[in-house]
Amino acid sequence: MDGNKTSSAQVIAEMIGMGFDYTDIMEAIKVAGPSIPSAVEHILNSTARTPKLHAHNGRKKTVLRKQPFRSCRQVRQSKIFDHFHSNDAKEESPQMGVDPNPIVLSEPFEAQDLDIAYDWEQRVSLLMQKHFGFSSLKTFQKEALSAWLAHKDCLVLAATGSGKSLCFQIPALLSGKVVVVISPLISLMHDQCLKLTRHGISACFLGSGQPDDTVEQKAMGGLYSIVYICPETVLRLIEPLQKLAESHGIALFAIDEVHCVSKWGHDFRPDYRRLSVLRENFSASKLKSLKFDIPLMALTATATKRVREDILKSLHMSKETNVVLTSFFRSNLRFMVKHSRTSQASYAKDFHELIQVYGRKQNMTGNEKYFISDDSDHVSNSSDASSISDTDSVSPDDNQDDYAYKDINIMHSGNTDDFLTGRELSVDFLENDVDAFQSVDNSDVTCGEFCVQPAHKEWELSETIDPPKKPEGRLKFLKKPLEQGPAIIYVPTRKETLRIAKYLCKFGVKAAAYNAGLPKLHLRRVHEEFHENTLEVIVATIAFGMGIDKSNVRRIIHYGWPQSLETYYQEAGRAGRDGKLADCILYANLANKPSLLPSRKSEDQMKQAYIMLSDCFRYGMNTSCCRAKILVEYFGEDFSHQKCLLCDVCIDGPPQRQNVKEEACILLQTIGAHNECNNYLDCSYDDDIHFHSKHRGLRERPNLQILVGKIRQQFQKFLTTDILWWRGLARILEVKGYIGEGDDKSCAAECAFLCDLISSFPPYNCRPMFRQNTWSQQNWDWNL
Ligand SMILES: Nc1ncnc2c1ncn2[C@@H]1O[C@H](COP(=O)(O)OP(=O)(O)OP(=O)(O)O)[C@@H](O)[C@H]1O
Ligand SMILES: [Mg+2]
Repeated sequence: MDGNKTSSAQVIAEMIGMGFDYTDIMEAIKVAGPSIPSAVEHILNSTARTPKLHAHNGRKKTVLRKQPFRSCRQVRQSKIFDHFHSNDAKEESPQMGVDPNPIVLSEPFEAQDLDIAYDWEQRVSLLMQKHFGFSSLKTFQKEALSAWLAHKDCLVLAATGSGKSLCFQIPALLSGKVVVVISPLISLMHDQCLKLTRHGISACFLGSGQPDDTVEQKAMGGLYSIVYICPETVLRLIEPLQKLAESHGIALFAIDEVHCVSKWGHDFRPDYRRLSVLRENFSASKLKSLKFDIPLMALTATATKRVREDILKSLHMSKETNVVLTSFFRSNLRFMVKHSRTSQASYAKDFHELIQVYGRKQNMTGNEKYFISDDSDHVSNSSDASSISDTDSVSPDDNQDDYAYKDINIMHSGNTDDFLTGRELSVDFLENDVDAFQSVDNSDVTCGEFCVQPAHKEWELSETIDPPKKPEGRLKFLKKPLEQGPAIIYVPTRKETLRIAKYLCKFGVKAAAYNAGLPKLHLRRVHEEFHENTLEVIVATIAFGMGIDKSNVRRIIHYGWPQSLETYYQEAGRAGRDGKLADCILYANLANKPSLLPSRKSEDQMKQAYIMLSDCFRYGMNTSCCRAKILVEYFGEDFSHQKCLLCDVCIDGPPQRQNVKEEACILLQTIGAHNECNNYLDCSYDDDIHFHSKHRGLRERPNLQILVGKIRQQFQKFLTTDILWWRGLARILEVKGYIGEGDDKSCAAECAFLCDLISSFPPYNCRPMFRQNTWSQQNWDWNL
């Protein structure tokens, strides 16, 4: 950006903060130049000389000034322009800071002042410049704000890292009323409050993680511009919120991560479903002083069409809801899938590169306090690993005051002292524990203050960039080495977070485990050090992720199958938020279908979970279609780019075509023969994946492994064929509707149909293919 322009914008923003009128500022800058003292002097002098009315379009307009806090203001919601009444100074917040220079934009506009539409964007631009250091809204942000200005509900669907938060933060700044944000994780609320505070906007969060009892009362008195609340707490605070709406005014209810509303989504949270209370209790018909319902703004980066419909219905959003839909495509993310058994034996091979990037065994001093074990297991099966002796490890930090680190050292050293429960806190103690979003209380971090520390010297943050879109530019982009920045490794179980963190620390990587079972103090510390760029690698369960906004994350590694593509894309979305190239690598055992992690789900939800898991498997098995295309089309987007030119499939190209007619016919016949023997009139099969164990007994469908065994016995030439190859073929046949996997998806065809098909079977390619979640045949890539 042009330096002069920037400084002018800064002068304007500062002066608006001081209470000057925009027109006066512009005039003063024109005469006295973009300097605050000169411009201020100019205005003050000219005002002293000629007191004037601030004419605007022929109508009288009041001079801007800071206004005192009015606790019991009459709610004024009668006109669209009322969103623009003055912003009250907020009292200093001991919890989350204060807006030191509240912007006072102007007195409320008259309804007939049509010029409002003309300059609201300019006002927003100034506010953004002042608070965030950037000045232009993205198109989708403009659309969302326009909906709010029109008192309309709005559903915002935009990619991870695209800037959804701004859509609900700006209304608080513009209107001076409170914006209530419903958010699923305390850690996320804490993160956002911290950021807002740093940007001079008062904010607080309410819920089980709020240690200060007085904050709730202050929030209900309108003291904070933005109030983050977990859904459980909203339900408890309906009455105080109604009072707040009638006194100070509530500009908007924003429901962040709104996919949590839907049981067809990936993070269903039952309390989100009860948020329809917002529409019922904050409507004009319920609160007489309101002329319009308080608008709802629902936001997410991961919602399929079905989830979107569910959101609109469950929250009782208005029929005129504006749906703001942007591309889900993240053009700087390089997606890759690598086959790995993801067991301890694979660590050396799989983390070799990571260790090369982050490891510093030569420089280790013995005083570093990361999660380092003093035992020396599982480093034997790689050349790299075997070169590391016990003395390469750093001894645990002895600082007894450092509670969190002491905890981890206890875990790794096998010390039987227990700091919490009297039981040994060992890796075994957390065995098979998986994290799920059950309630805010048990999967969150209690809050405390994060202190602002100097950033990691090597990782000084630079400007956010727009990744190139044209093929030539993208190819150049791809050739650049990854810049420096931290990595997050997602694993399915708590135990693995500890195991992998421990493994990496052995090689001098500054790594830490993060899962909901670990002490809160430790989790807070990890969070903090991650944001300060002190930690290089976080090994986490799903407890770490949603909404985390750190610009320079360079690698997201999923070590083991995610449970859904939504979760996968959400977590991958933590990478490259600065627009620079970032890697999203999935290491998964392609030879085995993934299994569902234990959770408390209804039968219906289990079926859905099973379908989502199968979609993940297909994503992993895919070798012919651009991975970014699969991901964005999964969310119902028509991927205009066709290819991202970055992912492994785009780079490596699809495998060679083969005519598999013979093998396909043999597989179909073998399934048919098996089912005929069992008097079973369909052509489905089982592939060792069940969403419910009780179904096993009811079925006599052939297992793919048994079928392949039969084929190998019968046909010498297939004796050495790999089960993975047959699985790929089975996927193709399934995609084309010839066979159905043994679950309740009702894809099965009848035997007679099967016989017809065998005789007319065309020579299909042997490329494992991905099936769209839409189940619509038209959307499938036939790839013939
Ligand atoms: N108009 C804008 N211009 C430049 N940067 C912006 C703009 N709007 C937002 N940003 C920046 O984009 C980053 C990501 O914003 P935010 O956390 O709101 O993303 P998000 O869409 O909520 O992502 P997620 O789905 O992961 O929660 C922030 O650091 C923010 O400052
Ligand atoms: Mg967000």
